[in-house]
Amino acid sequence: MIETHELTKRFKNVTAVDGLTFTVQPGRVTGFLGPNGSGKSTTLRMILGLNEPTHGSALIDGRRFRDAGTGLRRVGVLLDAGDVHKGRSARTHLMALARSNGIGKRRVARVLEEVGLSAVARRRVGGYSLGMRQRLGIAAALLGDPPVLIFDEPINGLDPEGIRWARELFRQLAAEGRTVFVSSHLMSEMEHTADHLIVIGGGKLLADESLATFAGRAPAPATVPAVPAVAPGALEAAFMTVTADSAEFRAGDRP
Ligand SMILES: Nc1ncnc2c1ncn2[C@@H]1O[C@H](COP(=O)(O)OP(=O)(O)OP(=O)(O)O)[C@@H](O)[C@H]1O
Repeated sequence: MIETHELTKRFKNVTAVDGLTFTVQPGRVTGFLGPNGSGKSTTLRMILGLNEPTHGSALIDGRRFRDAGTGLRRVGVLLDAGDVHKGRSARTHLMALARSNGIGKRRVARVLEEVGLSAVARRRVGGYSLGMRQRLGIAAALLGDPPVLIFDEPINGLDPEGIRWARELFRQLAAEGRTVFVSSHLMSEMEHTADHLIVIGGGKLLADESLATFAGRAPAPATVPAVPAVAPGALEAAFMTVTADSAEFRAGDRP
């Protein structure tokens, strides 16, 4: 569980996060939404002890992140997929993380397989596409098999197969009883992934409710010329069929 209480961050004259109090419950996917610049990354950075709150607190399973010690076994994080030494291979990167967290080699092979990077695991990360780096970031988050997972904009750069895989992964992780907190500025993405939403704007809490309740706030549809109707998911399914033999990365099964 993640709990924030009156969490606030001021940078000189900018109040990036303004008195946020919310709880992220285990067993469901919680989407963290807000427009660009609304304070999502700053909130996540405070939860992870990377920014010191000006006021208030953030706890993960009752403790401050910094006070926990057990690292990747406690919380899995994808914050910035670019934050990897470009000269290292994915395998070397994960091996180093595993070693410093007391995690065995076999787990590295397992998560590489799960995110679909086994075949390119020995290539330098510098040559990876953004989507491949996102997959590597997700692999790092899964490495310690943690009860709490935090993903900041995990869908960025993923292809449709990757997006579908990531959605299913988040839902499975939640079904396993884990706390799954996923930030995005794309409402449409959360529609397929989240059970619950925390929505912020200008650093303030705007909504903390189920997806269904939030959807009920929609005004009556505007009268704009309609695009010809396409069944839900049909475009994505068509894309997957057409590209079935040409996709380079396909995720493996979750054990
Ligand atoms: N280190 C910093 N110094 C000064 N201002 C900052 C700093 N970090 C963030 N801000 C400001 O705080 C506000 C919130 O930024 P933040 O990156 O948390 O938003 P965000 O919701 O994650 O945005 P995005 O969706 O664009 O990633 C913005 O006005 C930003 O300019």
